[in-house]
Amino acid sequence: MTPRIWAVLPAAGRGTRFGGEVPKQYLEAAGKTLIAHALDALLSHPRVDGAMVALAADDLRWPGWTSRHGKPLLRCTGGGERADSVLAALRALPGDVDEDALVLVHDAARPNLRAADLNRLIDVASAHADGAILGAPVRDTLKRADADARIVATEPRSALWRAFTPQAFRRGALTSALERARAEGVLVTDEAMAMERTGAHPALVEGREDNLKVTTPADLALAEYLLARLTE
Ligand SMILES: Nc1ccn([C@@H]2O[C@H](COP(=O)(O)OP(=O)(O)OP(=O)(O)O)[C@@H](O)[C@H]2O)c(=O)n1
Ligand SMILES: C[C@](O)(CO)[C@H](O)COP(=O)(O)O
Repeated sequence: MTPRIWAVLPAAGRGTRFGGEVPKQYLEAAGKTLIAHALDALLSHPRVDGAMVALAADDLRWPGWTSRHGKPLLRCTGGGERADSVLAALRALPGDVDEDALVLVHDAARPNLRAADLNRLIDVASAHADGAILGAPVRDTLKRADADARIVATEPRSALWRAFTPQAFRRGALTSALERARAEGVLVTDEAMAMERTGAHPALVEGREDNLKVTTPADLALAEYLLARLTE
């Protein structure tokens, strides 16, 4: 039987680097909120069965959706860090989403996920026991800076990639890896980091560099441009 695939969206952040009153995942670009773009990209995929969204406890912006694209759209309360929100969502998944189900963890702040990238990620992650993430090779020269923003070194970049989302792993393995990192007091900034700590070697799937995470207002302007003009 083909393992089920569920999306997990951490959406409990406050957007402090963005500023403003409204958490950035509820800001609009090209006529839809960032979280709606992210949900539509995932739930419109024929192999994705449903989505679990981790929200802030006092989130007044969530429109209360319970389904989208004819699929279940569930919610839970996130945590203080992104990793806590992801773990809460994994724990809140329905009981029939078993340990071998593939979970696609995707930032609600990344509105520009394209179907071709999602397809390739699902194909690779379904075949690779250690899972897979979308990313792109670093294409700029990287500098190491001192406390005064003075260059102290140029870092070798040939083997470096930028990690994007979705990040795709088996539910059981990812839940255990995140619980282990938390128990050991290690703050992981993505799911792959937690898996790497267990000895896993997730695959990197090269994706479009415009799968940007909206972090600052300039990112929102770029997202607006991309979402309003690009086709698949
Ligand atoms: N405790 C947290 C922190 C972040 N996120 C989510 O993780 C994604 C990526 O995080 P980031 O871009 O850092 O969002 P914020 O934490 O809101 O931004 P900032 O760090 O500027 O406050 C976002 O969809 C955000 O909502 C979350 O679910 N729970
Ligand atoms: C998960 C992530 O988007 C991969 O690049 C990134 O680590 C999130 O970082 P943030 O500081 O929580 O936005």
